[in-house]
Amino acid sequence: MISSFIKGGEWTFSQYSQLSLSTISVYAVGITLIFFTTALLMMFRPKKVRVNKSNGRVFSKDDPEIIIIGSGVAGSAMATVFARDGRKVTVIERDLKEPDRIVGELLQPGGLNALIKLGLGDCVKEIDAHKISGYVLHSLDSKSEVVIPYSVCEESLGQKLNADGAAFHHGRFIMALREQAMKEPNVTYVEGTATKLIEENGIVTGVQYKLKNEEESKEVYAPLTFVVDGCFSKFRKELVKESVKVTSHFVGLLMHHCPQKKSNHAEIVLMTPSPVLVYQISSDCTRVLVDIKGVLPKNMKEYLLDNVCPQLPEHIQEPFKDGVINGRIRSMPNSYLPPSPIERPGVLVLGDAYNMRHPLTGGGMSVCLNDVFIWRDLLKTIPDLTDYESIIKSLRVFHLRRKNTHSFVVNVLANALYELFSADNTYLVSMKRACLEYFKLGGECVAGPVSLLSVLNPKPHILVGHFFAVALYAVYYVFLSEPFWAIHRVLYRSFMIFFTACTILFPLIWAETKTLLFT
Ligand SMILES: Cc1cc2nc3c(=O)[nH]c(=O)nc-3n(C[C@H](O)[C@H](O)[C@H](O)COP(=O)(O)OP(=O)(O)OC[C@H]3O[C@@H](n4cnc5c(N)ncnc54)[C@H](O)[C@@H]3O)c2cc1C
Repeated sequence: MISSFIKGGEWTFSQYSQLSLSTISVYAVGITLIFFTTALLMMFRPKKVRVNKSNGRVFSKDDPEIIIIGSGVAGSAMATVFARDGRKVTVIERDLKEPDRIVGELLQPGGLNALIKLGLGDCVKEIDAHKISGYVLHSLDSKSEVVIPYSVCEESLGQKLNADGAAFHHGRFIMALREQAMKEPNVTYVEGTATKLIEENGIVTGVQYKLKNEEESKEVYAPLTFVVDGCFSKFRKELVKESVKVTSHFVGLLMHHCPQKKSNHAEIVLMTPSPVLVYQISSDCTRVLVDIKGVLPKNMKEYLLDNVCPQLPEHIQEPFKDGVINGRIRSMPNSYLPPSPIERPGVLVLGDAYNMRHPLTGGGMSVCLNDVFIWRDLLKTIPDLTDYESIIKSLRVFHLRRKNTHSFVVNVLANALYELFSADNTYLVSMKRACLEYFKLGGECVAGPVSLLSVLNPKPHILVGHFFAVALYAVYYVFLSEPFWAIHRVLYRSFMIFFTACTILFPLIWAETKTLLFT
């Protein structure tokens, strides 16, 4: 195994010449410039948004206090908890039928804990959800696998955290969340499509919408509107500065009666060119998500049967073939949208409309639910929601709190791990192999990374530490792979591995932290 690792990382003169001195200098100058610009921006930060309360509209007693656009994961959870806190809420959802999608089916333990803290734990109880206790990571290169069980770290033991996650049919979960919201007497549901944010004197005061199957536009007014209309958000463009980048696609299908390598464990198959995810979502259904970079193949069935199936572990191959031939194949874009500051009085954006990461680590719903938890806490201290200054102040607290408690780690981990697992250059391939070997070391080398993946202990410094530890481990293998006299090659390859690690991690860290500098 080690020899194959060494062969894979073989060094050639042409690679040596790939790095010109100018490239290094450009990066060095770039990093220095970023530091100086950041310092300058901190010194000359723009004046904060000032809102004169008297500018705003006078709301009537019949108006809701909060309008929520979209009743998916975030919107439905939000409607229930705000209503339970005594707010009058109107939810506008374009389709109240059970959604049938290939997204949001694995809830990490950190997301499940947030759901329980929001008082919505029952939503996963009667939907034939499947308990998830960890992952099995399959490597095709070394024909080996590593079991990565979830565990609650010592630091979190006192908090009585639940250490398991749950997988389910997305539609059933959404319907359970909506049912909870509809039970609340001060929640009004409107089945219709939000078409426009109504703005008066620079403040968003309401929403224009069309009822389902009707052409006439209607209006509803409230001091605060939450835009949570998901990954294809209509309103994002006018509210969020960052733009969405599609990294790849997940092609999804269902397998029936598929055996598991280890019961209650999701599986990640590290295949070429990019990974495949497999997890059971009910007593007889297992979801498989195949990552495809670039343009989707024209004949998808043929691609899945000829290119993907032979690379899958044996126990999955037959159910996979059956799923491809007899089932429905669907695809979804895997998007990246870093968080950005939004300071528009009267409106807040949350969920996928605000922030997205690669779904490889199944972290999206955990981010949504933890964000809802923070906003619930913050809004409790603002009785009058026309107090826009207080809401904008809370928004800054929100950015900081979410970064420290979950979003930084979920976002950076998902994208960094995806880069690693879909490695397409020598140095990344070395890191990918080292990553698997690192997990095989066990102990903290598994417990640390899994505490991030599960969102049970999502501390930024743990993420950065383990990422560079993997890079260091890759360097260790470089030392093993080269003869003593080839020290120049060892140094070059080691440098390139660290350099590649930095080019992955630093832009992601910057994308997460700049929100704090500009708010
Ligand atoms: C392929 C894929 C797989 C994923 N797998 C996982 C996973 O396993 N685990 C995980 O945690 N996350 C996963 N995610 C991410 C997760 O699905 C999202 O983070 C989560 O669903 C976001 O919730 P949301 O409430 O923001 O949006 P959504 O749940 O998408 O809800 C948006 C709602 O808004 C409604 N809406 C949209 N426009 C309007 C309008 N104009 N008017 C009224 N209503 C409107 C929609 O009908 C919908 O009900 C995955 C994502 C992808 C792409």
